[in-house]
Amino acid sequence: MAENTYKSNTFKKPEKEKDKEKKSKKANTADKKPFFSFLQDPRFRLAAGFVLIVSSLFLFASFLSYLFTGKADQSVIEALATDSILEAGMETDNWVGLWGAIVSHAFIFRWFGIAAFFIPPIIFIAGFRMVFKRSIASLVNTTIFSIFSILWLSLMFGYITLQSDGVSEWGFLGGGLGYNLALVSDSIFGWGTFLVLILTLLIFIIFYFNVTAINAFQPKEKSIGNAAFVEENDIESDKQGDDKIIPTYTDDKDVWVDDLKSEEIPDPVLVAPAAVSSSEIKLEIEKSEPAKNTPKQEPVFTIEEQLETDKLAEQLVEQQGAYDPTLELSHYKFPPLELLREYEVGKVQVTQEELNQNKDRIVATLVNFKIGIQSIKATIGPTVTLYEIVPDAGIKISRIKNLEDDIALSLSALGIRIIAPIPGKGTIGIEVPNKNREMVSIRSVLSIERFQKSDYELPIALGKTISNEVHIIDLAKMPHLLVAGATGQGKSVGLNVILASLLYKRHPSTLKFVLVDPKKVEMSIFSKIERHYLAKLPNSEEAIITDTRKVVHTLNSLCIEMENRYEILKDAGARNLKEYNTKFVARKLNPKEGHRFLPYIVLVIDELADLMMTAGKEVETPIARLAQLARAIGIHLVVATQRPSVNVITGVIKANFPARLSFRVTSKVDSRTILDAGGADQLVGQGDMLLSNGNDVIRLQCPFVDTPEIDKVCDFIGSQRGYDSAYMLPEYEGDDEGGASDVDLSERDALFEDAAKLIVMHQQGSTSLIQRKLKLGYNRAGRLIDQLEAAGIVGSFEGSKAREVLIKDEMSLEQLLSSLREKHGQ
Ligand SMILES: Nc1ncnc2c1ncn2[C@@H]1O[C@H](COP(=O)(O)OP(=O)(O)OP(=O)(O)O)[C@@H](O)[C@H]1O
Repeated sequence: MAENTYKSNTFKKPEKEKDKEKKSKKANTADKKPFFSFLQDPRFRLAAGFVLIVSSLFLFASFLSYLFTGKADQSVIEALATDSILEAGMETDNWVGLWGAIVSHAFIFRWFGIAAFFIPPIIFIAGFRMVFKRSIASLVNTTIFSIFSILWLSLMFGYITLQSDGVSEWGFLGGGLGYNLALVSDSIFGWGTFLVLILTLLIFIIFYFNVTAINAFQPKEKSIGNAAFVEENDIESDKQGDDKIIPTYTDDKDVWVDDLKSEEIPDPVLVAPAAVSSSEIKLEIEKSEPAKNTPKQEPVFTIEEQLETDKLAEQLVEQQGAYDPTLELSHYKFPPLELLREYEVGKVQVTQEELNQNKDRIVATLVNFKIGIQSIKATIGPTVTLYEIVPDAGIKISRIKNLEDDIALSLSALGIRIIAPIPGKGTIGIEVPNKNREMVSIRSVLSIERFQKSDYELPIALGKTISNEVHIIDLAKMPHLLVAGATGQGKSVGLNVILASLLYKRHPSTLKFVLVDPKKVEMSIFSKIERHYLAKLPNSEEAIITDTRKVVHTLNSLCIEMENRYEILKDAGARNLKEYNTKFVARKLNPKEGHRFLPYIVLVIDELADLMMTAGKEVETPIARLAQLARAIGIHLVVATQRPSVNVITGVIKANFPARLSFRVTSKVDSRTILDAGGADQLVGQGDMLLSNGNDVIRLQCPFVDTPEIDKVCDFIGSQRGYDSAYMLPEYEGDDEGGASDVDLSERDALFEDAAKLIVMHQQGSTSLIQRKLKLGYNRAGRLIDQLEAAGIVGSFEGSKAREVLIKDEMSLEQLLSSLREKHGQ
């Protein structure tokens, strides 16, 4: 079975060979492991690192000292064989004693000459890396550079010394090695040694600095010597380009996979195209073939980065830490809870007497209808008390349900709701409103630990349940919320609670709101946080959208944003926003390829009914599209309406909003429209609400938050440093503006003049007026109004308002009509 499953088209090695390989691999690892395992010991690495750092400093000091004390110490060292160490030590002038004198004598005089100064940096870099796990320069590049410099400089100084007739006063510059090399070279090449020196230097520059062409005579293009720097500048300018979108990238700490290369160029001497560790250098060599085909400007880089992205990202995260989206507003402070009011009368005020009275009345009513009960239990909630009863065996539940009105009558209370049976319990619940209800303050729900520590993506403390527990929902999982409620029942307060909850939990970099407020005044308070939390259309002044036309544009723009986001998520191989952002934070996605940290977008529409009346399908279609598709890419909708009728909450909208919240509505039909169940008509108002999430319906008391409290929170946020502007949504080119200008007035409707007279007579530019008076269908009336606009009789579309009539009297109209007739030859 297993064999079949793994069959593939790839070449299969014979079993024997595989076995052999396995065995030899095993043997290798078995051999190596115990011997080298101490190298992995972090304590060993730390200690070794310190040894290397100190040694490098020691070497450097001794070399430096040699320049001044070398000559004096030479005799001491030569006499070492005869003198005692103590004596020699006393006579040594080297700053780091006899040992310094010996070492510097060996390195400089005997071996490498002045070029020995290249050795301490290599040791220092290696030590620093082991101790601090950070690289200040590429070890491999520095080593290659140093070895070449040592050999080259030794030979050069050695040859100069040789030419200046033997070991001169400056003979130590080339060292013993340099002198001997020069001897050999002189015997082979003669004075041609200078040419050899120049040639080797050129070859080294070409390979080391990755020079591919000399274009010194084309001043506009990049010059070879600066290849690495130019690349760096490019990266810099790219960075600035990106900054326009997400300015956070300007931060010094903010380094990406590409930038690593520029980071790795610490000083002009060690300019290197890339590499952090020796393993990457190997890769560069292996991949040198395909690199030939890549464009000049980014030769080896691209290929290496494709193969190594993950590895480099890991290294980057190790070195720089994960990407922090909050960095640009790192000083941002969340609003304190103290800004919210604490209500004194917060405690439940249901007396024992009230409880007993209600219990007796319920029992009496049920007994009157011959329904016996085994037990009754009360749970006191903030707004209602739940009486749970266990009826005698054999009692039909529907009988109790039918008694709703009778129980309400006997308790002389409104808003009795019977839940039969309570889901998950074998009981029947009767909710009776409390005489004195508890004021649930927003402060009391936001301050609980469960909310403060909640790890939900978009946590909202929606209200208190009947058992006084704070009900926290995750909007990201809902994934959209439809809110309904008759006027004055607490919808606006509810929306403010939703917004405040999110403001208290999410940093401005991770969340943006699109606020649609056709009522024009409800949400204006949030304009203060525009540069922190709001998103808007480019070229629009107000971030809070009040105009119907703009709503249509914004919704369509959100659809474009949704499509864009899907594209980049696909590109990143992420299935949802959370996954994508996790990858981005781990620096696995390159901003230069269009990746950026994506904040959640919450679209809040305060009054859908108004929009549906004025723009109908134009808003319904994008809302339905967003509701259907936007959940994965972090766009969530909260749509509220006063009128939960079927022409507002259409089937399409309803089908895509599984989570629905209903404040009190006026009729059972409305309740059914919004919740697919009755009950919302029996609520008691003032934030009493039902939350339906699929099958379950929970009764909640919405917390109360007053406008001054929201004002204070917005003031607090608004007074802090924000982004340069609101979050920009993609541009949407609406086709509505072109509507009138596309109209061909030579093909005017037969009723054009009648319609024009009608409009001017009534001074009211409305399509429905034409529809009614001329008994036309909507489409023809719409075409007529477009023609009237093109003729300059009525103004442009203004959302819910009627169009302005530009011709004020019939005389002017007659003139205009006759000129039209003349112009178009009719
Ligand atoms: N959660 C609540 N707790 C206590 N009182 C509340 C609560 N919510 C609302 N109220 C009371 O109800 C009043 C009306 O609330 P709100 O303005 O939210 O109604 P609305 O449904 O938005 O009305 P409209 O649709 O006309 O704007 C508030 O001024 C407040 O006194």
